[in-house]
Amino acid sequence: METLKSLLPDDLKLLIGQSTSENLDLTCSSLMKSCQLLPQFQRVIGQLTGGAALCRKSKESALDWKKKGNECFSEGDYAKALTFYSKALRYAPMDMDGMDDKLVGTLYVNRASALYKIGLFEECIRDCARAITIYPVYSKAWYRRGKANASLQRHESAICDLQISLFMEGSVSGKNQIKEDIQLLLPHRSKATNESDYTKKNEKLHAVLADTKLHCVTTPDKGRGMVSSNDIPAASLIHTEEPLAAIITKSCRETHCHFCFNEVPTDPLFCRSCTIPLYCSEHCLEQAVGCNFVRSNDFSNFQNNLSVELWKYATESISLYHSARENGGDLPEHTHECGGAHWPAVLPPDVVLAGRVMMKSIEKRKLSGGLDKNIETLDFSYSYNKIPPDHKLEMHLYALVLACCLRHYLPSLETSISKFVLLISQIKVNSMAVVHMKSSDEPDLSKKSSDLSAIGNAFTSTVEQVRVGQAIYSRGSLFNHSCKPNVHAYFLSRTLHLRCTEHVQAWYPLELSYGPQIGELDHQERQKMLEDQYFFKCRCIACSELNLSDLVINSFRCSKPNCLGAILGKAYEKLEDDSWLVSAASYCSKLSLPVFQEHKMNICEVAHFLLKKDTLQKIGPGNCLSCCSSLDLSSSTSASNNSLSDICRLKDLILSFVAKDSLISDILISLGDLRSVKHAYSKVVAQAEDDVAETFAMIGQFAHAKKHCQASMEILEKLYHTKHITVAHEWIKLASIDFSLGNPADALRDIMRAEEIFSLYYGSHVAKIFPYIEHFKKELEKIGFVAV
Ligand SMILES: C[S@@+](CC[C@H](N)C(=O)[O-])C[C@H]1O[C@@H](n2cnc3c(N)ncnc32)[C@H](O)[C@@H]1O
Repeated sequence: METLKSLLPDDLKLLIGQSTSENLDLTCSSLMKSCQLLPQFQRVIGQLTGGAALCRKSKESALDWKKKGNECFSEGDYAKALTFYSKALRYAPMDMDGMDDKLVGTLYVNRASALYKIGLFEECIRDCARAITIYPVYSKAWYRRGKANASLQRHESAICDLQISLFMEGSVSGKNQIKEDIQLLLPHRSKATNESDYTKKNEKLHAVLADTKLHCVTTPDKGRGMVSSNDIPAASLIHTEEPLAAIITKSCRETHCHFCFNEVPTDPLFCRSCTIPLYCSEHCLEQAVGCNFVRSNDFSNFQNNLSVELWKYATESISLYHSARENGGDLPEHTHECGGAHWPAVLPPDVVLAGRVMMKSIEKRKLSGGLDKNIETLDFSYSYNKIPPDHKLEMHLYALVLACCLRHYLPSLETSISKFVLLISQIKVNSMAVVHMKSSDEPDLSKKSSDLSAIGNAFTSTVEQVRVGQAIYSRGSLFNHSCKPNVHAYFLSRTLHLRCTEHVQAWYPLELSYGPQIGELDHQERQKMLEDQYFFKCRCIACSELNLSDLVINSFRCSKPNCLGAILGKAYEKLEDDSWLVSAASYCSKLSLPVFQEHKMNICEVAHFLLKKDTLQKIGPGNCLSCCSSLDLSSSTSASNNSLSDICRLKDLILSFVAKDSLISDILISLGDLRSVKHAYSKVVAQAEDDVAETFAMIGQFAHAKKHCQASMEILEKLYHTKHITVAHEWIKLASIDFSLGNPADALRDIMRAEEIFSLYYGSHVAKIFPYIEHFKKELEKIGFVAV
C-alpha cells in the first residue's frame, strides 16, 4: 500500500486528505483514474483475486503430507501423524466434481486412526463420519468408527458400524477380521445404552435476557444512544447479538476457529477452496463457506444387501450430517475471499470486514428478491471528516482495491467506491474487539503451600484475556461509550453479551466502555486514546467532572510530614481552568486531608478557603493540592522510575534464584522508596504492591504476600470502586493466599466476594468463564467449608 501511495500525484493526495463525506464521489473517481494506469495496482488486484494462486489447494502437497503422516504412523508417532494428516487435509482439493473424494475420505480415516491411537475417540468418530459422508462406501471408515464406538462402550452403534463395514469390505482377510470384532462385541449388545450420540448438538448457553425494553434515542451530545423504558436490576443480561461480520485476529489464525473464534479441537476442518482458514465443526464451516459437500455416491446400491435396520442406521448416519449443515441459517462470509492471496493476510481487518458486510448485504438483498444491486450505506455512525488526511488516503485506496476485488467476484456489483470508503470508516468507529477469557490450568490446591508453582499459578493467571477477533454488531454499535460504564460487554464464541453491572433507572443512558476507564487511565490519557482510535472527544459523565481517581492515579505525594495531599505531574500544566482547581480542592477535602480536617470545612468552603488565601496560583503541577508546598517534579519522576525498575529487577532475581534475604529486604526498600515519592493511591504503587505480593507468594511467604495483596486492593478500590472487576481479581489472589496460609474460612469469604463481583459482570456465565471459582469452592467443600 505504501508503494501505491508513493506513486500517486501529490495534488491528488492533497485533495483526498482534505476530502469530506460530501465530496467523496469526486475524490474516488479521480483516484480510480490514476490507479487504473498503474501496473502495481493491477498486480495487487490480480494477487487478491486469484492470479497468483497463493492459497490454492494442491494435490501434490496433500499427497506429500499424507506420505509423511503414514511414515510417522508406522513408526508409532501418532501425534506427529495427526499433524501431518491435518496438513494434508488442508491442501487436499475438495472439489466435488473431481475425483478427489477418495483422497479426502482416506485422509479423514487416516487422521481418525491416529486419533484412535491417541485415545481421542469422539474426535475419531467425527472424522470417520466425515469420511462416510464424502465417500459412503468406504469400508475402513465404518470399521474405524465401529472400533471407536466400541471403545466408548456404545456397543449397539459399534456393531452396526462393523456390520456395514463387513458388507463393503472386499478382501477375505478383512472380512474375517471384522467378523471377529463383531463376535467380541455381541455379548455386550444388551448393555448398550444412549446410542448414536456421535453428532453432539451445539451447546446452547442459556442466557436469560432480562425483560428489558431497549430503545434507541437521540442524545444531546453523543448522537444516538441506548436506553431502557424500564428499570434494570444489576447483573441483568440486556442484549445478545450475532455479528453482522467478524474476522479472526492474526495471532489466533492457527489456533482458533475462523468462524466462532473458539479454540480448534484436534480434528479441525478446512476451507474447501483455499488453504488458510480452519474451523472447529461442520456448523462453523457451513456458516463461513456455505457450500454443502455431501455426496450420495453409489451408496444406494447397498440397500439390498443391508437389513432394514442397518440401512436405516446407515442413512441416518449421513443424514444427521446433512441436517447439521442445513440448519446453519446464516450467509457464508468467507466464500468471496478464496482464490488468490488470503484477504485477511493482506488487507487490514476493517477492510476485510467491509467486504464481508457488503457481500452479506448483497446476498440478503438477493434472497429477499431485491433487484437493485446498488447497496445503500449502512445505518452506522461515521466520523469521516475528523479522520487524519493520511488515514483518508489509505481508506480511499483500500476502498478501491476492495471494490475492484468484489467486482471480480460479482461483476454486476454497482456500488460506488465512495460507499466503500464510508463503509470502511463506519467499521473503524463501530467495530468491537472480540475478547475471550482463557482459564489457565486449575491449580492443585490439595498440595497447599508445599507446591509453590501451583499457588503461584493461582496468584498470577487464573484467567487471561485473549483478543480473538474483531466484529461489527448492528445494535451493539448503538451503545455509546462511558469511562464509568453501567454496561459490561463480553463474548461467548462470537456472540456479543451486554449486561448491566449496576441498577439502572428507566431512560438513563446505557453505556459501555470502548476501552479506557476511570481507574485505569487518567482523564487526559482516556481522552487521547478515544480521539486517536475513535475520533471523538469523550463527553461521558466521568469526563465532565474531575474525580478522585483522576487526581491521584498518576500523582506524587507531598513531601511535608503528615500531609496526604496529591501533587499533579507535568501533564496537568495545560489545565489552567479555575473550575478545575475548585473541584481539585474539593477532592482534596474528600481525601480527608489534615488541613481541611482541622478547619472542619465542607467542599464549598474548601474551595472558598483556597480562593481567599490566594493560593490558586500555587495549586497546579508541582504543588501540593492540600498545603501548596512545592516539589521538584523531575527528580521525583526519576526517583519513582528507578524504584519501579528496581522492583521489577529484584522480583525476577528472587524468582529465578534461591531467594536471598538481602534481595527480599532490597525489594521492600525499593517499595518504600516508591511510596515516599508517589501518592499513596497512585496506580504504580498498586502495581508495585501487587508485584511484591506475587513475589512473596511465589517463595511461600504467604503472610507477607497477604499484607501486600491487601495494600494493592485498598488502592484499587479507591481508583475504581469496591465492586469493580479489577478488585474481583484481587479477591481471587487473596483467596489463594489465605488458603495457603491455612485460613480456609477467609479463603471462602474471599472467593465469595470475587464471585459476587464477577456475577455483576457475567451473571450466570461466571461458572463457564471462571471455572477456577467452582474448582476452588469444591476444594474448600472437601475440607468442610461450604458456601452458604
Ligand atoms: C459506536 S458509535 C455509538 C452510536 C452513535 N452515537 C450513533 O449515533 O450511531 C460511536 C460514536 O458515538 C459517539 N460517542 C459515543 N460515545 C461518546 C462519548 N462518550 N462522548 C462523545 N461521543 C460519543 C461518537 O461519535 C462515536 O464515534
